[in-house]
Amino acid sequence: MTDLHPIDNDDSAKYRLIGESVLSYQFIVPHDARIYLGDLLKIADETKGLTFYAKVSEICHACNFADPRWDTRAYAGRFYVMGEDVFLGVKAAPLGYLDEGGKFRKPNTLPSKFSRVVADPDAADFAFLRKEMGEIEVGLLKNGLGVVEGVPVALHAKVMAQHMGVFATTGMGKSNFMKVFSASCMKAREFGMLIVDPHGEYATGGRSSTGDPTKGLLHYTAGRDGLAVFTIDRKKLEKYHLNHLWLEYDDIRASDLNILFDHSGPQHDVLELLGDVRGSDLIAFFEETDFANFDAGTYEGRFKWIAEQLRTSHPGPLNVLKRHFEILTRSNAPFFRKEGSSIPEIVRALDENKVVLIDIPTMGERSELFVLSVITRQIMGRHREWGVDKEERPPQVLIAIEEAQRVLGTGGRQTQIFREAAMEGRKFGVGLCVVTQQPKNIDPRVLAQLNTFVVMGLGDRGDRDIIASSAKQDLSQMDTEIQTLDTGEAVISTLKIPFPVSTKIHAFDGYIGTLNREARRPIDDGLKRGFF
Ligand SMILES: Nc1ncnc2c1ncn2[C@@H]1O[C@H](COP(=O)(O)OP(=O)(O)OP(=O)(O)O)[C@@H](O)[C@H]1O
Repeated sequence: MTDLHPIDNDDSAKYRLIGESVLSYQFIVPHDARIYLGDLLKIADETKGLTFYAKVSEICHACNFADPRWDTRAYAGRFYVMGEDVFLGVKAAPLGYLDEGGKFRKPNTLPSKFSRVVADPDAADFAFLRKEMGEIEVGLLKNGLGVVEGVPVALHAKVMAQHMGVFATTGMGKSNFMKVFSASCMKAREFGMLIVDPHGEYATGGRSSTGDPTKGLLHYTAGRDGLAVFTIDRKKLEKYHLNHLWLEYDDIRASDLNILFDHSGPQHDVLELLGDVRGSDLIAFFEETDFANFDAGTYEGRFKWIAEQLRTSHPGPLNVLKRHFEILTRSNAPFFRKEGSSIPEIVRALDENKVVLIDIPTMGERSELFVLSVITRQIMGRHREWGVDKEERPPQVLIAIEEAQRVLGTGGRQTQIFREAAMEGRKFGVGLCVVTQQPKNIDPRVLAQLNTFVVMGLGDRGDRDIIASSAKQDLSQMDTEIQTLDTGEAVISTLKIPFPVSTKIHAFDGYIGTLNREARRPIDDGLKRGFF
C-alpha cells in the first residue's frame, strides 16, 4: 500500500477505470450520478497514449462494506444517509481504441488502471468515426438518452449488394427508417433501389401506425431526380405526373404462378415442364384449351409444342392451372395486360441509380409479391448475363422485401427467386434489403448472407438471439440496449463501420425538410451574390 500515490484530481477526471478485462471495463460513479445504458465513454490512457471508447452495458449498486447484508439489516424507516462508500458500479463494453498514429483498432488490449473515464464525449471526440461513415445517412450517433450532434450515422453504398436486414417490431419506426434510407439513396445516387409499397404510403405519405399524417418521398423535392414512381393510382398519376405501372404477359413465366397460389405436386410438375414458355403463349394456351378432353396426340390448337410437353399430364392439375391463369389475369388487370410493359423503364431508372417505387395501393399482398418476384427475376436474369457479355461491372441494385418472412422462410419453392437473389445476388451486384418483424422465421441460411443489420427494438428473446448469432459484429453485449431501444432508435452493425453503432434514426419529415433547405441554400446564396 505504501507504493500508492494519489492522482491529481480535476473535475473532468472524476471517473477512473478500475478493472476488469479486455472484454469488459469497470468503473464507479457516485450513487446519485445520472448514467444510462448505452452512454458512450472515452477512456484516455495517458500512460500508453491510447484513447479507448466504450459503451455502458450494465449499472448496479455497489459499496465498500464487507457485510454483504449491510443494506437489509436496516429496519423500516431507518435506512442510511448515503456516504462515499455507497456508489454505482458501471460496466462498459469496449468498442475499440485509437492508437498513437490515430488509427482505430479493435479492442485487443485494455486501458491502464485508473485511466480517466470521460462520460460525455462530444463530436470532436468522435471525429475519427465521421471518417468511417459512408454515403447513405440514416440518423445521428446515439449517446445514452441523447445524440452526439455532428456525428451522423451513414451506411456505405458499396456494401449494400452484400444484403441488409431491417428488424423491427411493429410500431418501432420501420416505415420511417425505410423512407429516410430511401431519401438518402435518392440523394446519393450510388445504386438503384426497388421498393414495392402495397399500402401506397411511401410515395405521397399517409398515416403512421399511430395515426399521425406523414410525408412521402415525393415531398423530398430537391431529390426528385433520384426517384421514379410507378403507380396504378389514377389520382396520383394525374396529380404528381407519375408513371403508370404495367406488366405484360411476356414478363411472366410459369413459376410466377407459384407466388400467387399454393400448388400440389402434380400442378407444380406441370409448371416446371412449362418453365421456359413465354408468358403470352402460356396464358393463351390455357385460355383456349378445354382440358376435359385434352389429349396431346390429337391436340389441334395453335400451341402444339406446349401440348407436346404435357403428354403425360392429367386433366385435373391442368384444369386447376387454367383457373389460376384466369384469376392471375383478372385480379391483376389494373397493371397486367397483353402488351406494353414498364419493366424496361424500371430497369433504366435502376441503372440510373434511382429509387424505384412501385405503388400498388389496394392490390393486396399476393399481387405485391407477384410484382416483386416478376421484376426481381428480370433483374437477376439481366445481371447474370451481364458478366458474360460485358467487361464493366453491372450497376448495383438493392431490392427491398417487406415482411420478408413470407418469402424467405425455411423451405417453400414459391420463393425460389428471392432465395436465389439472397444466395448469389451479391456476385452480380443485386442486394436484398430484408425487412421483417420476425427474424426467427427467416431461413438462417439467408440471415447468414446479410452483412448489414439494422435492429430496431426486438422484444422477443428468440428474435434477438438469432440476430446476435447472425450478425458479423458481436452484439451479445448490446442485448439489454436492444431490449430497451425506443421508437426510432436502432443498433446498426455493418461492414466498414468498426463497431455496432447505436443510432437515433432521423424523423423523415424533418430530415427531408433539412435536405430541401440545404439544396435551396446554394441557389439562395448565389442569388444574394447576384448571379445573373
Ligand atoms: N426516428 C423517428 N423519430 C421520430 N419519430 C419516429 C421515428 N420513427 C418512427 N417515429 C414515429 O413512431 C411512429 C411509428 O413509426 P412507423 O409508422 O415508422 O412504425 P412501423 O414500425 O413502420 O409500424 P408498422 O409496423 O405498424 O407499420 C410514427 O408516429 C412515427 O412518426
